Amino acid sequence: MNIDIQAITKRFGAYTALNSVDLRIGSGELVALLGPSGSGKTTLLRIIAGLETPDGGTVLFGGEDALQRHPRDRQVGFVFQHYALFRHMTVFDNVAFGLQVRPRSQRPAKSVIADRVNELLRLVQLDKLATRYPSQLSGGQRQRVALARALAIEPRVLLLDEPFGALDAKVRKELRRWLRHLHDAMGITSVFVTHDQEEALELADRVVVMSQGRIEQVGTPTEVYRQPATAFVYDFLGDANRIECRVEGGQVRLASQGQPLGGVSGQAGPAVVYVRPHDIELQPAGDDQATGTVRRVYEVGPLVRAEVDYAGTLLEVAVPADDRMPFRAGDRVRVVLRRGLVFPADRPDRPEPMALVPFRGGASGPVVQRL
Ligand SMILES: Nc1ncnc2c1ncn2[C@@H]1O[C@H](COP(=O)(O)OP(=O)(O)OP(=O)(O)O)[C@@H](O)[C@H]1O
Repeated sequence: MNIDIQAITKRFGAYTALNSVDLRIGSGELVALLGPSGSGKTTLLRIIAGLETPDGGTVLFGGEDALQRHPRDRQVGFVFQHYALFRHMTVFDNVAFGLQVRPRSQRPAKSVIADRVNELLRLVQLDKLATRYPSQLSGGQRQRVALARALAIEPRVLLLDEPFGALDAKVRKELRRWLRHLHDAMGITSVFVTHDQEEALELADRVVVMSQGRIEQVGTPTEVYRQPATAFVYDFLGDANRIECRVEGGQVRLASQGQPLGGVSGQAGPAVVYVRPHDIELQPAGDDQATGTVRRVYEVGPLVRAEVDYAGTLLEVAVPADDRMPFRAGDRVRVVLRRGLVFPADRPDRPEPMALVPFRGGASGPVVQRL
């Protein structure tokens, strides 16, 4: 079942929560809606579910207008962050609920319901806990019951709103992997909301990055991470250093004091360079301009991080903990940007970002490598 979202707009009073959003979700895809708090993810999901009515635009399920249909008739399975299981019902009865409340004419026979529920409980690996009550389950187990319950009605579309949000990091990771397997086994078109970039990148076939009621970019996890369309996407998808700069004569220079950062083929003007901490290299200080001062070195699990003051801009640098970090606070170092993206400032038409071409050798030396 593919889903077509066309020019969806939603206002709450004077506030525009969704601003003409277009999105096509292919049949059997697992899509993540990713964005910061308030970007409109949940509102979009609720509109797809039929729990919210848009002010403008269309939602098509398999080419048919879904907005004309009552949520009950959309055949949508919904899983919320806070597993709203029925506390007075066993696991089995919770999963069976959606089938048992169907009108008599559409309700499967008791034995058919029992078979389906048992099959789903096996799938979510809870068949041994069928007679327990929600209060006797862990958070992760409750969330798996919620999923089994959503799947029991054989939905055409599965919608999940921060399904693992309330769980601790380890359980989240386990459930993620498990949801991916489940999705691959069942192939139901699925959309999940998250503000956790790792969750989106790890789990989804495609990631929809949202900001302020708009879609910034849609792409595979690799595309949005490696070829971010906007500075927002770059920044949101991982640790990033943001450096104010200007482009002139094929070079990118620090805006503050003019130190060269790399080469670039693009128009002159103010710009911002984005660089990941692991794409900055520190070398023994040379006698060129590209020199900074190490302010702090500290270890965080698998990484050694350093903060470097580079002409007034504080840069965060990361190297694997098993690589030696030969510098300490107070050392003078040469800063080499190995990779980065240059986003022209003050261009309303959002042109393509430019790849930073790193210098090798002296900071004013030749450009040797094109990314
Ligand atoms: N019923 C409502 N009435 C008024 N404003 C609302 C309502 N629902 C959502 N909003 C506003 O619309 C915007 C988008 O909300 P939405 O819940 O879609 O964001 P989100 O990206 O899912 O955020 P979060 O990650 O915090 O859940 C927010 O600014 C929110 O305050």
